[in-house]
Amino acid sequence: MLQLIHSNVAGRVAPTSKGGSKYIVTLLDYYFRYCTVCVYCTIRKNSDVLSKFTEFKTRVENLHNTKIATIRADNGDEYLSNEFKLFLKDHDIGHQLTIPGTPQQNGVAERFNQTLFDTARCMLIQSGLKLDFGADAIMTACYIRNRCPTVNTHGNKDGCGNSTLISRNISRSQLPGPRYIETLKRYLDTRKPPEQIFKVALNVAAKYNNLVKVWAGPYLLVGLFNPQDVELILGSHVHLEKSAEYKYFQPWFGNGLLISYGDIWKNHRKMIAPTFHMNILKSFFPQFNEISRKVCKKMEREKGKPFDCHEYMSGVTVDILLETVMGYKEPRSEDSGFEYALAVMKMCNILHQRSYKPWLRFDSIFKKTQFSKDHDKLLSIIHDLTNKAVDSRKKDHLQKKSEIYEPKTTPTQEEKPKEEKPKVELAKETIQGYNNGTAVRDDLDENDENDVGEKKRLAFLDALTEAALQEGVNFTEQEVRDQVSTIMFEAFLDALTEAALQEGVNFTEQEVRDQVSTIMFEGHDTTAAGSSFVLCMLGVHQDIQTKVIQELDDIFHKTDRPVTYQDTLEMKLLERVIMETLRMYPPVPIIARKLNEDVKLASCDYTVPATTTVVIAPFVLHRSPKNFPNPDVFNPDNFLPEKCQERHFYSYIPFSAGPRSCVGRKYAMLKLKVLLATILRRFKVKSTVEEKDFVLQGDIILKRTDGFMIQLEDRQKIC
Ligand code: HEM
Repeated sequence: MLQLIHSNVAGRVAPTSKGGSKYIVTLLDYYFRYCTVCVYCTIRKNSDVLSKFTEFKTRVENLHNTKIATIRADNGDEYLSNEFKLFLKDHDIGHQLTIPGTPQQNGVAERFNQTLFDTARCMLIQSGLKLDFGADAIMTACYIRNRCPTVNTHGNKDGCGNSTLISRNISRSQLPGPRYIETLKRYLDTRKPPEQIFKVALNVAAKYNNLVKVWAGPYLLVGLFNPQDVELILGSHVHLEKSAEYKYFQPWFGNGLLISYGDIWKNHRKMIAPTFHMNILKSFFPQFNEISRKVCKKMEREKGKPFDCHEYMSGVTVDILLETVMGYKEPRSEDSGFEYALAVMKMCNILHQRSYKPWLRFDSIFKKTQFSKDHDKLLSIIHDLTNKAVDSRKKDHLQKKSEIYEPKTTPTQEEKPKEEKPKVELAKETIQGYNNGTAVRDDLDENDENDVGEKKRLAFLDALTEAALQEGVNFTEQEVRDQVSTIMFEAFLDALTEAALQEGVNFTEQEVRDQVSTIMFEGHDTTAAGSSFVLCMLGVHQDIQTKVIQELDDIFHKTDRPVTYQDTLEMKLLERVIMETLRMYPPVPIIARKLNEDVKLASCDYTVPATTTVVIAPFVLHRSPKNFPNPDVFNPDNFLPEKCQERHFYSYIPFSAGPRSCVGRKYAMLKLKVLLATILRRFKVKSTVEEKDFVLQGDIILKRTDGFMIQLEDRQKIC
């Protein structure tokens, strides 16, 4: 290392950079092919090159604790000046000059300059940025090139110039994957539309067995496809940190549950998980029913013609979230839910592009693009709705607190109800349907089992009844339920608001807003995609739809009564249809974690080094013939209890699994059942597109770019 430095001056570059620079100097280490400096000179003066070389020398020598031995350059004036020669002599550095007219002798630097210019040009053309950004594009190209694997002089294909950034262990681990140059080509071919990128990724995954290594610019990504290996990551309490790509969500989610880490995540998770207690979820049924009926009424106008049901599903899932989890009941325009959902979709598109277009990773470049302006506009639409929900709930909470808490002291032990539903029974009820039928429990199940929420709720319910009796106020059952669901049940937002208002609790007001933004996103876009895919699949598989409708008719006997919690337990086939749809079309197609320690895989003899980004793709895992026979065939019987027992728990993970699994999974399943049952009691669904023609886009949330086209026909009127 530093035995031989290749150098070259290139330019003049037109147009000049914003700072007036016209030339670049490259200084390239022969051993690692690492270009440490890539600068512009203000004017082509010999002293410019010397001063850049001096800076470079001091830095690399300090960094690597060794001396530069030789520099090789062409016969340019800047390398022939007395100043330069004297400097080399003083520092005992050999000076190799190429024979005039033979740039091949300095080919390493000449070729590297060409690579930088080509890469920068591609970036400028693809991003649509003006040529003024040439300097920034060249700097970016150099940054990326430095972090890509290269064939160094020792034939080590995995070797990477930047030994300080990427562990040399990587080369030793010899993980299987496409050739680095192939990856680079794919990675830089960013003109491909997002649905093509998804296809490319699936094709790469299909060629490998248990794992694949892919270089994405500076990052080593390792995709794991074996459930045993997936369990090592998702089931662990060590690898809880999300990968670097999640940082683009920061302005949106702040320290929200999805992206936070360490103690913040741990404390917040402990606080939020109980707010999704099954008993709280049961109290949401009136809203589930009412809003599902409303959307059926709205969809009436689409009867008899093909339409994109995702727009309706997005609107309805936002409305349900606002009125249940957020307890936000203030009047809103009919389309406000859809406007919010649309803003979220556009935002996801921008964030997805940031993850696969390397230049957009840099804030300095991103901020100068149209994407950034759109990003800020969309963020204000999104935050506007979440702020309204938080402010309204806070006001409500304080008001109701002063009305109800004041006349009553904490109930005594004797006031607590004598009979409670056996806790284990309650937990079983919920585990079966939503946990893949196997007995792997997480904190959500523990909450239901230990039922902290219920104890609290009953105490509060006692307090409410007591207060009503004492003051001679007659609460109707509905009024009690309203109070209970808004204040006493401590729905999500209440719990957070209360926490933020109490001193010494770990939530600041900003953190409450962050959590609300997170839940609003995670809670609506996933279920909107899930419900839309279910409608499309039932539209394609008419025979299965007929059976689901029969099941619903057996439960409801063609009456128009609302769906109850008990009904949802009887919707066995609908549940299997939902689970099978989430298998074939998991709304979250990719989960990524940063490894905090080396991981020795269980399925094969490889070790994945610490700091690697591990990519777990439910989409790939769920379509493995090893986990599901005939994986591309829609078969709800894959989720018959006996079939579930046969499989590894981590072979089906639409809601992720382990300590960072989805906190909203039970909520999501209940909401999906009520919504879909209401639609299927009212309409017969047909798909206007065959399943093989679905065009999938797997960015943050799995979507169909061709639209979720279905057609509705009348069944019976229930709303
Ligand atoms: C069909 C619907 C849903 C699916 C498929 C789904 C899937 C997932 C997945 C795969 C994760 C892990 C993501 C990762 O690690 O990158 C996750 C996390 C999360 N989900 Fe869901 N989700 C759904 C519905 C919901 C709902 C309705 C809510 C809330 C109302 C919700 C709230 C969350 C939160 C807060 C996290 C972060 C948990 C943590 O990191 O501790 N999700 N979800």
